[in-house]
Amino acid sequence: MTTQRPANGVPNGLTNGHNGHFSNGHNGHANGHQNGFHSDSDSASVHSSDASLSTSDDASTTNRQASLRRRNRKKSSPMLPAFMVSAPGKVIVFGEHAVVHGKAAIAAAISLRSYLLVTTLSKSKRTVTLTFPDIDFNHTWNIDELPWSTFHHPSKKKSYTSVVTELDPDLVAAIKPFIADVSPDKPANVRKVHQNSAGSFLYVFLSLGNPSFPGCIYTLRSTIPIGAGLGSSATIAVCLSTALLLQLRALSGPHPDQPADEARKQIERINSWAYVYEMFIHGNPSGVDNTVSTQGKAVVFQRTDYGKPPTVRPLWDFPELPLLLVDTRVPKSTAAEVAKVADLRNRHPKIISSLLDSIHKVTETSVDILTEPGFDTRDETALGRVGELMTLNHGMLVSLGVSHPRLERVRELVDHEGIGWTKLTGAGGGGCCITLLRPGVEREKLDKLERRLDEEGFQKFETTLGGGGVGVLWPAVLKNGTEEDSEGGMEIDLEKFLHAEGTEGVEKLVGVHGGAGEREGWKFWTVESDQH
Ligand SMILES: Nc1ncnc2c1ncn2[C@@H]1O[C@H](COP(=O)(O)OP(=O)(O)O)[C@@H](O)[C@H]1O
Ligand SMILES: C[C@@](O)(CCOP(=O)(O)O)CC(=O)O
Repeated sequence: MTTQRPANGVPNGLTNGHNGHFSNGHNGHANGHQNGFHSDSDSASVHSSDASLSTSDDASTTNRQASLRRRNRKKSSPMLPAFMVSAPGKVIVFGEHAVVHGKAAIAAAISLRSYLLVTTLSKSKRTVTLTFPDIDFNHTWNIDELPWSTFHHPSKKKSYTSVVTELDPDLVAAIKPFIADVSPDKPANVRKVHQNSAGSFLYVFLSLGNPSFPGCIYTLRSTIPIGAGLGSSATIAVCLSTALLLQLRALSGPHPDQPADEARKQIERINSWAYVYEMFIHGNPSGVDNTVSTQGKAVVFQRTDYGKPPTVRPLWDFPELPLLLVDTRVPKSTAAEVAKVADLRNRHPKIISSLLDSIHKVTETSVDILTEPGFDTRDETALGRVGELMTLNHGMLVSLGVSHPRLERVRELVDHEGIGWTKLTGAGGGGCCITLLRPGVEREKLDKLERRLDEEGFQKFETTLGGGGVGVLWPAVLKNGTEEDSEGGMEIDLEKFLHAEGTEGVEKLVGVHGGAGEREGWKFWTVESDQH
């Protein structure tokens, strides 16, 4: 990834807001209504037995003609068109691990994202396939053979409005035989990851779906490093939950005129099913990752009672923090790091409880500072207060045993040059750290640090903080500067998506941000109300 330098001269590892673009509806075309995307007889609509989709309410003649051509093309097909869902990764700025134990955390969406392409099969094909090339995973099930009767038993049946706060052991047992034959030739550790992916999908698919669900292929590619503390698993959970709810017509929107409270309901629905997905992958997630990935922007998150929904306070005006995001490239397991802290707490309940309380106080204090009217990121004193809190938070995470020598190495390099304040982000044990850059730090020092990080095998990520949450591209058609643009855009099919080269290729082909800022086509639930 290239290094961009913003006007203030600091390397732009990560700042907030630039790509933040919850749709305000001006580009909005996907015209949803109460039960999902509905047709608009005056627009380019695709009718099928399962759903009817409005792709455009644009009045421009060119677009209309192009849309009509597309409609005619689609009319020959009885299936839904392919569509896409995308969800952002996140950084936890304060409070990881403590958040699992009921304390507050601040997290912000980043511009690295996962992209899911949903391809519906013809009616005669009764299979569902997961294709996750990033982790070399591919598996197909016959829909008619899945254990619907167990999931649909009156004592077990859930509706899409249900709030599930724990996994049902009987249902987990029912899907076990269906994940047993996943990736038989892979090494045990890889197989475990694949079985986890398969299990989490099946649990949500069977909870939400029904035996007449259309056959389809879910293909996922991501620009987020996997297992690096940037919430990659939550993005998969959010993408798949959104896709299933859309296919079931259990979501309205996103569409331009949707009131914020209605949009929030949709976001909550997605988030609560994404949490179920995360529970399967991680066992005991706090839910902060899926929450910020769904709603985007930045949030203060706290879950004091696991039987109830968390409290989520959006921070709409999260400041543009000059941050550097560095990946140690040391893989870690969130579940293992979370379990480590739980074990330590069991052995030293009083000490660890007071440490977790201290992290909570650090988070609360930083919320106060970051939301102070007039907080200015160019003011060294103000930024220094946040920096100090980051140093404190990191020290506490070290005490909890979740740092790693490579994370400490980044901190050492940054401290040596007096460049800023560093803390690990996410589960730790490897993964990423964030450095808050001191205002006015000399260019030379920054260059030296970057060279050093590079030489020592660290990877610097460029992203922005506080961007949009889950987005939908329906149908999967985008303007990509190709000849097809004059016909309304390029259809993103399975082949193109699979063959996009690396994360840059994915970003270029389907990226929410495209090459230059916001990209027409992607729609977002506008959860931010005017009066905040
Ligand atoms: N691009 C991807 N494709 C498929 N599965 C993924 C992808 N990224 C993440 N995952 C899933 O998420 C898991 C990593 O989650 P986790 O350990 O929480 O790391 P992170 O800190 O990135 O969230 C992977 O083992 C895999 O199951
Ligand atoms: C450690 C924790 O607070 C954050 C984990 O984040 P990640 O999976 O490393 O992206 C766990 C959680 O909140 O569920």
